[in-house]
Amino acid sequence: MKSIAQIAAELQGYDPQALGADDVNEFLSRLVEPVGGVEEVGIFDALGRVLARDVISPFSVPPHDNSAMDGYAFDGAQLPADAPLTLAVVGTALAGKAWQGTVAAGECVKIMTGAIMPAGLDTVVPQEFTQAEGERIRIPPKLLQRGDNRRLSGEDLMAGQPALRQGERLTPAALGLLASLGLATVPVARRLRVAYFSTGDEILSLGEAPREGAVYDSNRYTVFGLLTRLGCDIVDLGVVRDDPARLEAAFTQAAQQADAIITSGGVSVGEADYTRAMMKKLGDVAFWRIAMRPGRPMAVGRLPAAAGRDPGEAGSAGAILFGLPGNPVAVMVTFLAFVRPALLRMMGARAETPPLLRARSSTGIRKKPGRTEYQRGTVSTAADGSLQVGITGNQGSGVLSSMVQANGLIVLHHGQGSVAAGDLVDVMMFDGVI
Ligand SMILES: Nc1nc2c(c(=O)[nH]1)N[C@H]1C(S)=C(S)[C@@H](COP(=O)(O)OP(=O)(O)OC[C@H]3O[C@@H](n4cnc5c(N)ncnc54)[C@H](O)[C@@H]3O)O[C@H]1N2
Ligand code: MOO
Repeated sequence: MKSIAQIAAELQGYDPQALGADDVNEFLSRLVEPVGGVEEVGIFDALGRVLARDVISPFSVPPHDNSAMDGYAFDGAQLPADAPLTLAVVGTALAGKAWQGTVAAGECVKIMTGAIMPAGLDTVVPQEFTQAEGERIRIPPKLLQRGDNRRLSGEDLMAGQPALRQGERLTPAALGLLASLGLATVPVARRLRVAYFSTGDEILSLGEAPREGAVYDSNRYTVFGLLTRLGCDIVDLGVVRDDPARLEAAFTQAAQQADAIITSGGVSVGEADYTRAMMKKLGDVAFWRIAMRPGRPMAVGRLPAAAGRDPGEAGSAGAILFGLPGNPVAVMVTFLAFVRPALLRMMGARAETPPLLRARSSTGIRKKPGRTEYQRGTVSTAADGSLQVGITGNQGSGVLSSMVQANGLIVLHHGQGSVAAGDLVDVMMFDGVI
């Protein structure tokens, strides 16, 4: 396990006072490791979980060649180039009840979708393309090619091949695939346990009476939502006052039970910076200024493992600390840009950078090169069918209403300058991410 100083020494040009967003992710990818621990869960409990081992297909899917249509199966070698083909119907193959007989030249078998192809037959003509002539059917010319409407054994999965890879987050399609292999349970990484609290004397818990200069805690609720979407086990430690003893107790309690700790507030250079001082006292912590907006100050580090934890248990390897800035939108942006990928890595998920979408900016946006900026925006379809994105009003880093209206973040990259109306910009869509 590397210390903050060791990782800093490995990185070229590491300057904690001016880190680029990419540098932050590079640093975090060296700091955090998969926490380990596997549990077997039922398929209904597996959605969104991270697969802990490859799943090998025990048999081929589909297990046999079968028909893709309701119709008639025959040997496609008999198809004449441009004359009709007439065949005698000698039996019926149903899904789940195979036809066992033999089929000679000039014969066919009535077959249903999903039924096993009788031996020697490789082509199916859909019922509606045929004309019945007593016990015979007539297939018009130039309609079919040999092999049409037949699904091959193993065309979905071959026996012995990996059907799903370790590190995948299980999607609805993956649940269906597991079921198609007859698997009722699946090995997944244990849930990551994340503790969080908000800090600040001015922060009111819900239920407290409003008072001058105080604001209701919103960060715990956005963090709760973001962590829930990631499938974490969450430990809510409430609001902690700017008081060294209470902060120490909160950090200690968090480190005893969690793989990661998320705090908000108290990481800048203000007067009541007890949070910062306590992080320094208790752990191996770096304080950064990141070249980004919103979300400039951030603390990252590790608190030592609590005594008596069994290996593999939450907190047994120490807790990774993410000290996020206090401003509510800065919390969400730093979470999406840095915390989310780091937590996914700790969960054992394969690197998963959400693809950015390109949309035409409906307005000009002023931007200085040399920092990454995230603007709240709404992507919609323009009259000509192309994608456009507009900014959702006040972009102050404390303004949550413009975040609520947004369906994505416009990402203006480090080296990028101002954007003119009509320019293409990158957007990180929220759907599937938060
Ligand atoms: N001289 C400087 N001042 C500031 C700098 C700086 O670089 N130099 N950075 C600014 C930026 S950017 C941010 S972000 C904040 C971060 O400071 P802190 O992490 O110490 O956060 P606080 O001062 O505690 O709070 C900032 C702001 O957010 C509100 N807040 C805090 N927690 C919550 C919560 N749980 N729910 C709702 N709102 C919360 C708090 O009331 C403040 O308004 O520092 C700037 N200053
Ligand atoms: O950049 Mo601070 O983190 O906006 O509000």
